[in-house]
Amino acid sequence: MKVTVVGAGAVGASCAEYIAIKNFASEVVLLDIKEGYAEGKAMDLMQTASLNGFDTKITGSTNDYSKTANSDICVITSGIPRKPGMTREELIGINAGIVKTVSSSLVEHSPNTILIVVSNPMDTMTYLTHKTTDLPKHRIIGMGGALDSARFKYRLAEALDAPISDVDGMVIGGHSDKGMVPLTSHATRNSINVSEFISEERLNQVKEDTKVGGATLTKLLGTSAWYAPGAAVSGLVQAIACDQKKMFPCSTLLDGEYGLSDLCIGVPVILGKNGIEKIVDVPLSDAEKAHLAESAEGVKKTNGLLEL
Ligand SMILES: NC(=O)c1ccc[n+]([C@@H]2O[C@H](COP(=O)([O-])OP(=O)(O)OC[C@H]3O[C@@H](n4cnc5c(N)ncnc54)[C@H](O)[C@@H]3O)[C@@H](O)[C@H]2O)c1
Ligand SMILES: O=C(O)C[C@H](O)C(=O)O
Repeated sequence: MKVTVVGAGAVGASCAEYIAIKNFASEVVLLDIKEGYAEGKAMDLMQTASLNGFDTKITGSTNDYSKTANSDICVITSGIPRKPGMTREELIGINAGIVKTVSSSLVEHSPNTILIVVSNPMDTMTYLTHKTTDLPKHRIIGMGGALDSARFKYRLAEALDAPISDVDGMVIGGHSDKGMVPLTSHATRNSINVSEFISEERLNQVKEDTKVGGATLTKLLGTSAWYAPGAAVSGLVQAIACDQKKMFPCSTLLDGEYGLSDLCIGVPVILGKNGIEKIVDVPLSDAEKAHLAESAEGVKKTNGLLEL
């Protein structure tokens, strides 16, 4: 199993580290445009192998796509992150050009690959990847919902004063400050709906804190987060590599599902060796349906800024 990660910055390196530590891939290639950077990150990570007990071989490359040839899975993290006060959508001007070039180069060298798009604004970059490459829709996956759901569970556990392993929940919709739709109607503690344990007001606070999860960290860190994003990507990569048939909310091209078409947005999917093997239709409350429709309008507005 060969995995390429483009962008050896904060998220790319974290993602490579988690993939290696989980020890399911034979090879991870890190590629970056900055001279020597990916090689340096790869060497540093390889020097953790004996300490962390993994055998995955990590190599680095400065923009040489021949090193990525025949990758089973490619992850795109290249692009600029936001600074405090910015929205993800403001990154489109620079990141669209980067994602376009990177996705074409990856597919040229790995025509059978599955692509995971991370660069922001992620839903629009996933849509752009469809427009740029000829890959079938089940082989292009946007990562956002897996991260947002992890943050939702963190906030739920905090509000319930419960261990995180007791809670479950999922966030669908656009990966943006306003577009995320935390599914409170399905959130549980040990199969009991969380509304049995906390007030509607507290649950609304959980929802709002989840939606601005990325912005909160960006304000604290001065740049956007990387540990949870890297771990979330590694979860998707593992589900595909190990054919786990796990359910994650991922950004995928919709064609009528959830009443939406011609956009990529987060919905629950089953991930296995073929990439997105199924889009799962879950019942939503009226408020969640309205919020998802509003979120889709936001994503379409951002897609409209693309020069296609
Ligand atoms: N979807 C998500 O949930 C999620 C989560 C976190 C970050 N992000 C996004 O991921 C992106 C990366 O974030 P980061 O914190 O790792 O940024 P970073 O600046 O630390 O790393 C980005 C790397 O991309 C490289 N790069 C730029 N242009 C390139 C090109 N053409 N080819 C190859 N490499 C190139 C840079 O040299 C840099 O090393 C940002 O757009 C950020 O908003 C998305
Ligand atoms: O918040 C960001 O800009 C980065 C990423 O999308 C995140 O949610 O951490």
